Amino acid sequence: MSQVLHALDGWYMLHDFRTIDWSSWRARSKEERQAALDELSSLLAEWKQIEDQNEGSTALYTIVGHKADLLFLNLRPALEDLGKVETALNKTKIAESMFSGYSYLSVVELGNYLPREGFDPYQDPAIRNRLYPKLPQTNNICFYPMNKKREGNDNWYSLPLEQRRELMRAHGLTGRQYAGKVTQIVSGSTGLDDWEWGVTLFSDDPIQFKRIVYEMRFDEVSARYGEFGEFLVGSRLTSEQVSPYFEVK
Ligand code: VOV
Repeated sequence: MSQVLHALDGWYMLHDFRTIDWSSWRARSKEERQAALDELSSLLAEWKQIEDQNEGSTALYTIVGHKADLLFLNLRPALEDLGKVETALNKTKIAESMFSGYSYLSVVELGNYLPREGFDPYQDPAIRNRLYPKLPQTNNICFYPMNKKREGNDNWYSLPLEQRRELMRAHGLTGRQYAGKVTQIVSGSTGLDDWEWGVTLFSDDPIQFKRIVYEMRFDEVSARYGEFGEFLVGSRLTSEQVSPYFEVK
């Protein structure tokens, strides 16, 4: 039996982190700033329309700490669509007062650890909702990339499928304890970006990010096989909050 189990792949996902050049923004005239904000607001409205037509999803977040100021989180059916979204943002007037800080490209994925014969998971509405999700409207977001280790005796990819399945089952049980507190979008990025997965967590209470990540460190799959990149955490910025956020004296 093959040890390779391909995940179910959904929408492409781009975490597009930006840093604002506040001195350049402040140096622009009031009229120019207003025109830039109006243009951004039209772009966000356009993206909202795409979301309403179930052809993608977009949300904007402010990020706390030096790593970035904003996160434009975009999901689209094709890689080219994501490229267009990124270019459209780059061409806006407001982008002239932003630096591109960090980005992460991945595909929403669902592990297919228990495939059922004669059942096409891509036709299952519950599975489709998770592969092509509308971004949750929670207040807070936490993003980090991760790998499964490939070192000496701790090589995830050398483990028999049965053992990987069991370790993921235990992971799922820990995750389920956070039902109603944290939701996750796990996106695969092997061959697409520098790590193997992007983990995006959503919650109305950021302390839940600390709790779930800490608790999962005790699960063998994380304790023994998990390797983690940088964490970026922030809060949702609704379209009404965009103008006040950019206000300068
Ligand atoms: C918020 C809770 C939560 C829940 C309920 C949950 C459940 C599940 C299930 C049931 C499954 C397997 C099938 C599938 O659905 O994909 C997964 C899969 C996965 N997870 Fe998870 N996970 C959560 C949360 C959750 C967190 C917080 C992390 C980061 C781990 C940590 O230590 O920081 C994570 C990672 C992953 C990854 C990288 C994968 C894919 C691994 C692979 O080898 O395929 N995940 N996950």
